[in-house]
Amino acid sequence: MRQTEKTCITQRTLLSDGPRRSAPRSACVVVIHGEGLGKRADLGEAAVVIGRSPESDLHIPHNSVSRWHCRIWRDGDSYYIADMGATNRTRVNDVAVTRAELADGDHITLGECILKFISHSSVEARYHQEVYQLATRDGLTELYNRRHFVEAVDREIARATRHGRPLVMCIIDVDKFKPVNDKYGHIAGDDVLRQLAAIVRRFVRGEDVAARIGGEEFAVMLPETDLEAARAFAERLREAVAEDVFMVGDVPHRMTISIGIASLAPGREERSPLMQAADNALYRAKDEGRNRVCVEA
Ligand SMILES: Nc1nc2c(ncn2[C@@H]2O[C@H](COP(=O)(O)OP(=O)(O)OP(=O)(O)O)[C@@H](O)[C@H]2O)c(=O)[nH]1
Repeated sequence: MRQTEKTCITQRTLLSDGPRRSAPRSACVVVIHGEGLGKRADLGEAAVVIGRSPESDLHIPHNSVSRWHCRIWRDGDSYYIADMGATNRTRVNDVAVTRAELADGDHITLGECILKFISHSSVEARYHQEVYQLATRDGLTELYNRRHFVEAVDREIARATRHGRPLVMCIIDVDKFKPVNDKYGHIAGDDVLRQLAAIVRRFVRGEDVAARIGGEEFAVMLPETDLEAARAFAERLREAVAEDVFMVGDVPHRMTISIGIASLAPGREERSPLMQAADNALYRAKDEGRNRVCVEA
C-alpha cells in the first residue's frame, strides 16, 4: 500500500471517515449547545426550517424550541434567517431578530439551544458532527448507545400517546454468548457483537431506533408498528441471525438470538414498564429454549 494512503487510514477513527470524506461545500448550521448537540443542516438551494416539529428540516426536540422556529435560506452569496413567530424569539448573537443576514460564526439561539452558522469551514462542521456521533453512538457496534436510545424512546412514547399511535419495543439478547467469550476470548466475542449489529442494521427502517443497551443486549424501538408487524420483523431478524455464519476469530460459528416484544398499552405507557414487559417476554424466550420470539400480551 502506498504510504500516503496508509497515513490516511491511520487517521480514521471508528466513528469517522476522517480526512478521506469529501468536505461539505455549502454553508451549514450546527447545534453547538443543548438538545441535538452536533446535529447539522446543510444550506443548499432550498430553505431550511428549524424547529421542534419532526417535519422540520433540522429537528430539535426540545420544549424551549417552537414547532416551526426559524427559516434560513440563501440569496446569491448571502444567507438570511427569519423568525417564524416562535414563542422564544430567534436571537442572533443574542439580539432578537425578525429577519437578519447571517455572517460566518454567528450564534443563533432557539430557546435553550444554540446553533452556529458556518459559512465555509468544513473542518469545523465535521468536528461538530463527530462530537454528535461520539455522544450518541456505541463505539463497538456504531448502533445508538443506551443514553440516546432512552431519550428517543421517551420522545416517541410521548408522541405515540398524544396521537394514539402504536409503538413496539423489542429487546434482543444473544444466546449462549458466554461460552463463545470463554472459549475464543473477549475480542472474538466483540466481533460477534459487531456482526450481529450489522444484521440488525439491515433490518431496521428509517424511523426505527436500534441500540446496544447492554453488553450483549440490543433493543429496537418500532414506532408506527403494531404487534403483528413487530413479531414478523423479529422473526425475520431471528431467522437471519440463525442462518448467518459468524466468524469467531477464524472459526465459522452459528449464533442465535432471543427476542422479547411488548407494545405500548394501558399500564405501560412509560419507558420503564414498557421495557420491563419486553424484558419479561425475553426471559420467557430464554426459558422456553432460546432462538425464539416471545410477545408480552
Ligand atoms: N465480548 C464481549 N462480551 C461481553 C460484553 N458485554 C458482556 N459480555 C459477555 O456476555 C456474556 C453474557 O453471558 P450471560 O448473560 O451469562 O448469558 P449467555 O451465555 O449469553 O446465555 P443466555 O443469555 O442465557 O443464552 C458474559 O460472558 C459477558 O462477559 C462485551 O462488550 N464484549
